[in-house]
Parts: sequence; C-alpha cells; structure tokens
Amino acid sequence: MKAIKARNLSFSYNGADVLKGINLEVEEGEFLAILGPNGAGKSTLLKCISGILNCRGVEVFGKPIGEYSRNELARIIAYVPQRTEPGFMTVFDTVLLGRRPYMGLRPSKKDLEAVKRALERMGIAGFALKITNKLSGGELQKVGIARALAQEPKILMMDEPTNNLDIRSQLEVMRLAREFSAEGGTVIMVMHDVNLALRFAGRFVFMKNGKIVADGGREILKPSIFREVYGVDVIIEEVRGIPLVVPV
Ligand SMILES: Nc1ncnc2c1ncn2[C@@H]1O[C@H](COP(=O)(O)OP(=O)(O)OP(=O)(O)O)[C@@H](O)[C@H]1O
Repeated sequence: MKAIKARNLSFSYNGADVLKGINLEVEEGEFLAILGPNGAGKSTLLKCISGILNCRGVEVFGKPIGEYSRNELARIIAYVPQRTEPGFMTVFDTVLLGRRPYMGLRPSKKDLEAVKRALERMGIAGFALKITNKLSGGELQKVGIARALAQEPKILMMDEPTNNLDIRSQLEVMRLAREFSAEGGTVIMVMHDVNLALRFAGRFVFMKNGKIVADGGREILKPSIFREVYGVDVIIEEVRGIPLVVPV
C-alpha cells in the first residue's frame, strides 16, 4: 500500500518556484531519508506531503490529502518540525497535545498512557513536569519527537530530528525511527548527516534545486552522486560492514 504519493508536485513561495514537478511514492513501512544541499526544497517537500502546506497532487493512503479532515490526517501523519518552540507548558502537557486528534474534553486513560509511553521512549519522563522554556535545545527536540509518538501516527515525518542531539541521542532517534518502520510505520526524514542516513534508512532521495535527482537504495550512493548534488568529492569506505562517506 502506498502511504504517500506525490504526482508532479510543484510549489512556490511568492512566485519563486521551490518544488518543480516532484514525483514520489512511498510504500507503507519504508524508512526514507531526504537529502540534499541547503535550500534544495527538502523541508518544503516534507511540509507539502504532510499537509502543512496546501499543495495539489498529494495522496495519503490512496486519498487526496485535501479530502481528510484535520483530525483524520493528524491520526495518520505526525510531523516533527525542525524546531520545537518552547512555551510555558510542562513537558507532559506539550506531549499531551499529540493526543488532541483523539481527545474529548478531558484526556482518557489511553491518552495518558500514550503520553507516558512516549516520554519513556524518548528518555524524558524524568523531567515531565519541567516547563519547556527551561529546556536545552536537545531536550526540546526530544519533546517534539515524543509529542509525535504520542500521536500514534502511521507516518512519521521528521525534519532534521537529530539536530541539537548528542551522538547517543542521535543514535536513539535513528533506532526509534528504524523500529517504527520495522513495525509497519512509514518514516520520512529530512536530514543532512549522510552517514546516519546510510546506516539507518532503507531508501534515499537526493534533491537539488527543487527536483529529485536520485532515488533508490544503498546502491545509488556512489561518489558521482555527491559530486552532482553537493559538488564535493567523497570516498565511500566500509567500516565493520557499515558504509562511510568521507569528503576528500
Ligand atoms: N516561508 C517561506 N517563505 C519564502 N521562502 C521560503 C520559505 N520557506 C523556504 N523558503 C525558500 O524556499 C527554498 C527551499 O527552502 P527549504 O527550507 O524547503 O529548503 P531545505 O532543502 O529544507 O533547506 P535546508 O537544508 O537549509 O533546511 C529556499 O530558497 C528558501 O529560502
């Protein structure tokens, strides 16, 4: 089943074309990394296929994205922005916001349990009662991811989720994403760290100037792609069976 289908997707901000005829199909259960240089249009693509920006030509599980109600869509897609904004709410209440598509006037036991699970999974249960504007950038990032997990979506869209995170937390987030897809969920992640992507994602889409220039599995990760997309020379070596991209 196709989780996401984008057909000839274009988007412009104030007349400036940012996405130029993107065609992308993502199967349920895939872990897709979207890579490419600054300004290529990665975040814009993620916002289009998650319904944050209004774009024509996007289908979610076979239905045009515009035909879903906000709540219906929020039960299917959780979007983790590049930056989770701090505020005056506690971590717990911020993560509880992820349950909004399911909640009545008050949170049910199921809602509270989902929040607790998400907090524990992100290792932030210890500061559930802290106010979010007292957190570090990395802690805040984890709160944003926990809120998305509490949403219990079928598709997890994450925009550079490992930014601000220490190495251990980066690995935790990538493992979590891999588990999510192994359990049948779909992950679409915009990222800059090619080596993290290589290690965890199953499919790679490279964007440049609003277009997809390469799409496939590990086999497409050749030095020529890095030259074309980033204009850098790299060597690709295996370390303990893990391919490693090293700029030269
Ligand atoms: N809200 C906006 N209004 C106007 N232009 C925008 C807006 N958001 C992005 N852009 C422009 O659209 C282009 C693509 O931006 P986008 O954020 O999608 O790129 P990106 O590949 O995610 O970049 P980065 O890796 O730097 O995050 C850029 O030229 C950017 O300046």
